[in-house]
Amino acid sequence: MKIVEKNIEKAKVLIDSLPYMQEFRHKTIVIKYGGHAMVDEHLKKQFALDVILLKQVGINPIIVHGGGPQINRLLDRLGIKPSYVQGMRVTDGEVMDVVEMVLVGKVNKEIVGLINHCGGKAVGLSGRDGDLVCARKLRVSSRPESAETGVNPPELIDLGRVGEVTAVNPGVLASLSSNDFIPVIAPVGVGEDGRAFNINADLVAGAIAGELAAEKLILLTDVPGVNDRDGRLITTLPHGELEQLIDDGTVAGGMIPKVRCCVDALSHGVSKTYIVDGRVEHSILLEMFTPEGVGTEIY
Ligand SMILES: Nc1ncnc2c1ncn2[C@@H]1O[C@H](COP(=O)(O)OP(=O)(O)O)[C@@H](O)[C@H]1O
Ligand SMILES: CC(=O)N[C@@H](CCC(=O)OP(=O)(O)O)C(=O)O
Repeated sequence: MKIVEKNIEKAKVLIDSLPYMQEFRHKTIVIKYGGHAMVDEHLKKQFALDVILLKQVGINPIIVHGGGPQINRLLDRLGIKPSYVQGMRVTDGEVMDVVEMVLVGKVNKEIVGLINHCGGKAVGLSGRDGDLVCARKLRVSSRPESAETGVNPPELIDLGRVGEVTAVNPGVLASLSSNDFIPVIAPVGVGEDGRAFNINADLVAGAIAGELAAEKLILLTDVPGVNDRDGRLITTLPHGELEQLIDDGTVAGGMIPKVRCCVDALSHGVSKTYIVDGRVEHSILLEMFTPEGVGTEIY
């Protein structure tokens, strides 16, 4: 293909994106960047460029990141074995210190550094900054072994410093966004006593998206989306079917907080929620600027 023809193709791609750029101009898009999606340097850079492009065309991206595997790597070096209940890390005081060090001190700064290095303007913060994410202790109960016989009724499980969001104070986000900064948020919340809570990053992203009544919530992870029992991708999933999929074990582990936070965000006025494969190059742009989109939409 001649160079002019190639360039005409490129111009067509831009024009195809125009209706989406117009539709989403000035709208808020909350993107959750999961620890498992931070695969290699190339993909991380493509993520940063996607976010910068959104900002450049007048869309307001807000990043909430995870870092579960990164926390586990440091725990491993310290000889501490991670443990999870229903997709949540059991977090005693010592683990809480590690969680905050890794999420706020390392992963957050790496993402901010990368976006800025690629030409964007990112500012990193945790949920403790400006009381952005207020939290209380999360109470989790075991599932009943048998609803029919009533044996082994649910018991409360103590997850330590694991929190759930009680309030989002978005003031700090508004001042950053209005000054053209891209906020990058680590999922550590603040309790009433001023101490830190470890909160699943999906839940923080969902709560922030809900508070801002965002246009979209996009959760980037390491699978193509939500799979059915046979491992096939479900492209659209009504929220009413989710609890059944959790009960029969189709949706398990880290996928549970993801689907729950989508439902929560929808009920708080978010227009659309998606679970998308962050290992696919430019998955954010594919979701935002193509008619087919990618991943699973929960509606
Ligand atoms: N029905 C399902 N479809 C897809 N993934 C699922 C499903 N049920 C459980 N999972 C698991 O959920 C994981 C994603 O959650 P998680 O590991 O917490 O990712 P992240 O770090 O991106 O938040 C997948 O890697 C997969 O192993
Ligand atoms: C309570 C809880 O589980 N918190 C998570 C917070 C980080 C996170 O959610 O990271 P990913 O999105 O990469 O899984 C954790 O400690 O791993």
